[in-house]
Amino acid sequence: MIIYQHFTFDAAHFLPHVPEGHKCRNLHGHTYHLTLYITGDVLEQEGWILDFSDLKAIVAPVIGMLDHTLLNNIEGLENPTAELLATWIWKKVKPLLPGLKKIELKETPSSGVIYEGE
Ligand SMILES: Nc1nc2c(c(=O)[nH]1)N=C([C@H](O)[C@H](O)COP(=O)(O)OP(=O)(O)OP(=O)(O)O)CN2
Ligand SMILES: [Zn+2]
Repeated sequence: MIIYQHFTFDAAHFLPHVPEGHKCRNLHGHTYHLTLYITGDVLEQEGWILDFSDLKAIVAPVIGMLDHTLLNNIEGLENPTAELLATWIWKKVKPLLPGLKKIELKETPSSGVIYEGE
């Protein structure tokens, strides 16, 4: 079984490697929508895989590193595409949540990335 939790955070970024004149070279912001999927066994006593409250608390420090920041200033996010940001989030969260199975990161209502680790 898989449980999931949805998070949002707001951040600014620019993409330094897009061609001159590309709109994403300009500083701009997004409300990112992040969904984490966690797999595991349903614990017999509790009847759940992991308490959603615990899940939120575990992930909160990682969201806190991103929320209301300029992503380009964060180590490892100098080129903060959705793909590289999803990879960065995976590397931060996976050690905290070994059951992490998949993440979905939406940069706009119509664009995003799904990452299932390496
Ligand atoms: N594969 C990727 N393509 C793009 C990324 C990315 O991270 N991975 N990022 C961007 C920009 O961040 C841009 O802000 C988002 O682009 P876009 O979807 O075009 O956003 P808009 O809100 O401007 O979309 P419209 O439909 O044109 O309003 C670009 N590409
Ligand atoms: Zn953008």
